[in-house]
Amino acid sequence: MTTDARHASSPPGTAPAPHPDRNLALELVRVTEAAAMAAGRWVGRGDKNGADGAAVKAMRTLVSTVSMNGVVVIGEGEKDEAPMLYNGERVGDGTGAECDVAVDPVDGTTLTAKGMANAVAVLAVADRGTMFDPSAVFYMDKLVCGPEAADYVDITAPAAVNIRRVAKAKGSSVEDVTVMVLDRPRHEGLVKEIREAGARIKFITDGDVAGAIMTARAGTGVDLLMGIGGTPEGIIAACAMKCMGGVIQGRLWPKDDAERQKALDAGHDLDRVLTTDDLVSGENVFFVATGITDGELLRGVHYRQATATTSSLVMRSKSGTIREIHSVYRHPSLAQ
Ligand SMILES: O=P(O)(O)OC[C@H]1O[C@](O)(COP(=O)(O)O)[C@@H](O)[C@@H]1O
Repeated sequence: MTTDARHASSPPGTAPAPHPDRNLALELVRVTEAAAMAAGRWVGRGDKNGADGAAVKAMRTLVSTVSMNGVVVIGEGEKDEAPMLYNGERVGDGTGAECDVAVDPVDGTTLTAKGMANAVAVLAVADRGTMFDPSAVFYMDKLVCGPEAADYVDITAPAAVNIRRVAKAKGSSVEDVTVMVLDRPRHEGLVKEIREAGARIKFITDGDVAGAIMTARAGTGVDLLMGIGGTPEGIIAACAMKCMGGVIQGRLWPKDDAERQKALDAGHDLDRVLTTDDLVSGENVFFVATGITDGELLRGVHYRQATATTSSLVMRSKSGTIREIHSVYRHPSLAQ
C-alpha cells in the first residue's frame, strides 16, 4: 500500500505519526479476531455452516470499517452463490489505498464443527491487481516450506529429492523431516513416495493454510507441506509465505476434463509452476490469522465467564514484522 494522506508529516515538536501501514495491520487483526470469536461460539457443535455463517457475518461487519479501498479477490464465491464477501465485493471504508483482499473467515469449517485443532480465521491484503485469480481451477498441487530451504525446493522434482534438500538446508537427517499432507485418497501415491524416502508424515484432515504457515514457524515440527488442496488457500498461503520468507510452489490441478478445458480456455498453462510471486506479486502484503480452535500454530478463542481471549499472527512483508497478538475482550459482545 502506498503512503497516503493519513501519514502526513507531523508538525515540528510533535511525535511522528505512526506509519499508516502499521495502523492497517492492527485494523486488520480486529477483523479476524471478530470472525474467530463468532466462529468460536460454534466450536464442537457439529454445525460447520453455522460456524462459517457467523464468521462471515462478523468479518464482513468489521472489514467495512478498515481504512482501505479493497476488492475481494478471494472470497466466499461468486455473487449469486455468496451473499456476503463474494468475489468482486468492495470492502473497507473507501478511504485508504486500492487493494486486493483475500478472506477465509474459517479455514477449517469441519475442524471447527468437530472441535479439532488449527481452525483459523484469515485475511490477507495486497496492492490492487497483485493476487492471482483462482477462479478457473478449484485445486492446486502445492509444495510449501520455510525460509531455510526456500531456495532449494522444486515441485517438479520427486518428493524424495525435495525431502533430501530440505534435510540438508536445515542440517538434519531425512528421517527427521516431517511433511504435512492432507489426508485424502488422492494422496496415496505421494504418501508412498514420502515414506519410501524415509521422512515422516503428519496428516491433517483440513486446514492447509495453517499447515503451510507451520512450515515457516519454528517449534511446530513441520518442515514441508505437500499435496493437493484448494487454489484460494494456496494464494492465501502465498501471502503468508511472502511475509515469512518461505516459499510456495503450485500447479493447477483440474479435478476433471471439464475443469481442465475451462482452465485451458481461460489461457492457463497447466504445466506452469506458479511461484510465490506469481500467486501474489505485490511487495506490500499483509497477512493476519486468528486461532479459532487450539493448535500448534495459535491458541483458539476461549470464552470464560464474560471474557473472550484470542491469539493472532499479524505479518507485513515490507517491514518483515511477524507479531503475535493476544487480546482480551472483556466485553466480547461489543467487539463489533
Ligand atoms: O476438502 P478438500 O476438497 O480436499 O479441500 C481441501 C481444502 O479445504 C480446506 O481444508 C478448507 O476446508 P473448509 O472450506 O471446510 O474450511 C482447505 O484448507 C484445503 O485447501
